[in-house]
Amino acid sequence: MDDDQSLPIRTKDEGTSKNISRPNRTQLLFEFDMQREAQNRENPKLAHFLPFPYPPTKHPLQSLDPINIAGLKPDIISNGCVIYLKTVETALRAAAIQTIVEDDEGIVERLAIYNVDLSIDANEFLPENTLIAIKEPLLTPFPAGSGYTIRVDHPCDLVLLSGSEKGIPQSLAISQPEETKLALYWKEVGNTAYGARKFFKAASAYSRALKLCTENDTNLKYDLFRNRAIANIYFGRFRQGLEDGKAAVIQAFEDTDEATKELNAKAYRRAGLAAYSLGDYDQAEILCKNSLELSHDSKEALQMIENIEKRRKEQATGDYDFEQMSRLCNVKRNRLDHANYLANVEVRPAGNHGRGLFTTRAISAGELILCEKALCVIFETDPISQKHSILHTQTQRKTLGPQSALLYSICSKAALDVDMAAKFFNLYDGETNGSPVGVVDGVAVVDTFKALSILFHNAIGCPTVASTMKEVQGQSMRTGFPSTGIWETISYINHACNANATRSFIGDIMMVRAVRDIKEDQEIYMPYVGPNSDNTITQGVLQNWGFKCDCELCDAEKRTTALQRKQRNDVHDRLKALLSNERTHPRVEQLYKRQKATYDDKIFKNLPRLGLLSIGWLLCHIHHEAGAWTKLVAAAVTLLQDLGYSIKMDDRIIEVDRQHCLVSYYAPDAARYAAYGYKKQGKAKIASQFHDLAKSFWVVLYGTARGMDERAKELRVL
Ligand SMILES: C[S@@+](CC[C@H](N)C(=O)[O-])C[C@H]1O[C@@H](n2cnc3c(N)ncnc32)[C@H](O)[C@@H]1O
Repeated sequence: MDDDQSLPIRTKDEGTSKNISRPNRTQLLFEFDMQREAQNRENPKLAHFLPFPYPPTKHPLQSLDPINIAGLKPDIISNGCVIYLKTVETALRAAAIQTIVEDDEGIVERLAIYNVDLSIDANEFLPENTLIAIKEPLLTPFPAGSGYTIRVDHPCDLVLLSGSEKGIPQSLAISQPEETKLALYWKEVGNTAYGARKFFKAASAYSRALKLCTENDTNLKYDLFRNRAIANIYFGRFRQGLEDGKAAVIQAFEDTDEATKELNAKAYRRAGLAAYSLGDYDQAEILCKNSLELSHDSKEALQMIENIEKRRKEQATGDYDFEQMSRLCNVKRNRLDHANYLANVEVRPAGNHGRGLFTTRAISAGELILCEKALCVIFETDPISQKHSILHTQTQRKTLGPQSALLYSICSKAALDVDMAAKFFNLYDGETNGSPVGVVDGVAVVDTFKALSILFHNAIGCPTVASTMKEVQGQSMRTGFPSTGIWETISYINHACNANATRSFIGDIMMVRAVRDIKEDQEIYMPYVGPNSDNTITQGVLQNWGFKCDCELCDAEKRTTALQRKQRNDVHDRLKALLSNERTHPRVEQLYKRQKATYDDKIFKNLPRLGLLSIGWLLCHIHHEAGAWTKLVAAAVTLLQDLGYSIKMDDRIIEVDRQHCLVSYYAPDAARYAAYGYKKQGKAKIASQFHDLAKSFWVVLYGTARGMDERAKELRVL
């Protein structure tokens, strides 16, 4: 832990900080310099403790009473108060964004702002000489030395000021350099930042300039809105970008004024791009057409209209070119431009599972149920994703690497995107089914602690580029900190071990496909974790999320006796020992029979028998190596049956009932082995049917047919 620990917030009055000892100004600045130097030298991994939860303030700035540093009490929130401060140091990013601040009495203190998007530089966020207000501030001990830190856990409790707001103490307001009062100066700061692709800094500078504009600065205001629109869009704040783009449209102008027409065409285009990025294709189309009326041959607007048509088609029909998407997706370009396809699903009450996702029409096995782009995702390969980790004082849970970055990103983006905040905070947080999000002083009241609970219950690990066999089996993590994200609609899908749907990924797009036929108005389930042949292990993992699975498979597993469970585990141990010595089929066949005997046929009729899968697969492998084609076919079909597929077949035709089947990577292997066994026996027709079956299993599991032939090469069944 490099820099911080937090204590529970006490509520009893412990006296004002006038009575506490703190380093003087020189000491504090010196210590801060030392900290910066140490950080530059060591490039540390950054970890912090989250304190016991406390809520964000819900009060507007102007309703709060000013307080100064001497008035803050350690470990007590100054309810009903606001502190006005000026930053007097170049900020640094440790676990928090840290700097030194000064109040209107010239007293200095440390400041730590937690949970700020990691793509924002500390100095972009809080440059020296920035005026800020902290609503209902909290002073906590500084653990890495003597003294205290003003700590902000909810970024919305911090307000960046332009200096022109009412209530700012005179001494702070007049200490701003004269030039910073000029809107034009901040416009230039914004333009330079935009040129350097510092979009957060650019948007902040334009905001500052806008606050400093007078009534006469009409044209300047339009320029600033137009510039801020694109900075916000590139920073990912689309709602704000849309509002800015619309505000940048100059209302009154002559028909002959070509320059203004061009500016308005640009404003409409930017608003259109923001609406497009929000998935509001109707509004995006209107805005693009407005732009084209003013600037007929704008390539950008024409291209956007073309893209809108493609997205609408995807949205209405689920008609995506997944193979091409998968080919084009790579580590540098894994946030893709595609629409959501949600036409077949609806969130509804789901009994004792809370809310769930239901079909609005019948879906066939293998069909795409829905396709959704992440609300927010952090890939393990994102430069920001690895450094930070959080320990939660209350729950003792750890949040590592991309998970921490996801929290910071959601909190920063949701504060300025009320739609996103509403979607995110409507998700299950471990206690409640979402809560409405207030807007105060123009930003959404984002509760960091609640956000963390929502992430714990809803975030989903994902591959960095696309689902491949290795990624699905969990072998792909380069860093040990897997990529993770939030998909809004998919978050309503409840778990079942023997689920009727499963997920796959291409970049930040998640596809959910039906594993078996699903009728209209049925609940969709996905396995949160792969089932273990020892059901107590599965239930133990699910218990972390606060529930026990009651699917038909778990129900059957519950009726397995302790003796049967012990016998099953014995067979597994023997199998392991056998694998390290010899792989003779009589011994494996024997083990298979012993394991099969632990399954009660009445209870497990047609249900998957998890304890048989690895032995069944090994038998296929052994018969394949021996060139025993009839035995290979029999073992492969048995493996499919052990996966819960009911198979009727003669020498020419197969019929597969998937009603109880399990989603598993054993399934395409089994079908492929069967196809090969039949091919070797000269039964091409049935071989081709098993080949097609293998392909359909593969697409359900991995999203596309890519990788299927490599696997066949590995199995030597091409
Ligand atoms: C991602 S949310 C799913 C949507 C959630 N049911 C809701 O109302 O928003 C995960 C939570 O749903 C509940 N859940 C999911 N699957 C369940 C199941 N099979 N049985 C009981 N509760 C389940 C658990 O509370 C779990 O922590």
